[in-house]
Amino acid sequence: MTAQSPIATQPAVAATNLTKTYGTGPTAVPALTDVSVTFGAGEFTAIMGPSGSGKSTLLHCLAGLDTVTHGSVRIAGVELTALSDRALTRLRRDRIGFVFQSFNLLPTLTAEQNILLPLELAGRRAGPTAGPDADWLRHLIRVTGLTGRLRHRPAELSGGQQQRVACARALVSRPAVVFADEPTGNLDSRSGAEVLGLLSASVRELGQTIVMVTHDPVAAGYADRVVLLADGRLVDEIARPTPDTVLAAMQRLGAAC
Ligand SMILES: Nc1ncnc2c1ncn2[C@@H]1O[C@H](COP(=O)(O)OP(=O)(O)OP(=O)(O)O)[C@@H](O)[C@H]1O
Repeated sequence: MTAQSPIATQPAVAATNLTKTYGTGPTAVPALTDVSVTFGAGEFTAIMGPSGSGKSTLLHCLAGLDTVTHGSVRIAGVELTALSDRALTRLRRDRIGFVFQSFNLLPTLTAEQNILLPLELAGRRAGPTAGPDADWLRHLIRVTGLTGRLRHRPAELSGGQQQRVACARALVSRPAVVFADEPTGNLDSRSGAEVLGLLSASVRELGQTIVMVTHDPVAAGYADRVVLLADGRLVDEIARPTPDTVLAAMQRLGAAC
């Protein structure tokens, strides 16, 4: 199995002068102000900041789930703000993976069917024993530690296992980027560590690009880099973060961790 090339010719994700204001007139809420940031291919980045600082808004704007008021967002060189709704939907389906706090698995499908859903929706075929992507799928299932759980439905899996299924589903189409919004927010610390280990393995072993919102300095310690928001602005960056350096930076921002 070959991972994607670590040699990046362009960032996987780039936001330039991104501004997002909710509402208009006297009730307008400035959620993001003039944010410029890039996320390199094969890099694991955590977005942190106090409550209300704009983390989810930034993630949603980067992922094309919300419109921007001003500025530009590019995914693998494609300008999102110039796309029609249909083209944006296709780009989200083909180039972006999502992991949410609440797993969002389909309860009637098995783990394997949930994992394969993005390929089914895109009309592609894959399987553990046949098909052009069989090697990739086998590799992914091994990395996610889900061998032996593939025929189980979500209700028959632990929270950590369900989130690992959600991670495999996000990774299966080899997207340009996986956006994760508080992926460990509903997990105990052991299951959270398993999911974070999986996300960082997907970066090291599969060359995946990941952008993750988290409140947790321990979770951020798995990333290659942390970007910090305060009041809708990018205020700091930490390279090779540890839980201690992240906690200290959050305390400098006056955040309650
Ligand atoms: N749909 C909306 N309409 C109006 N204001 C909104 C909307 N969504 C978010 N906001 C406001 O935008 C700002 C940024 O919110 P956002 O949810 O992005 O912050 P956050 O850092 O993710 O917060 P938290 O850590 O509490 O989840 C806040 O002031 C919030 O109240």
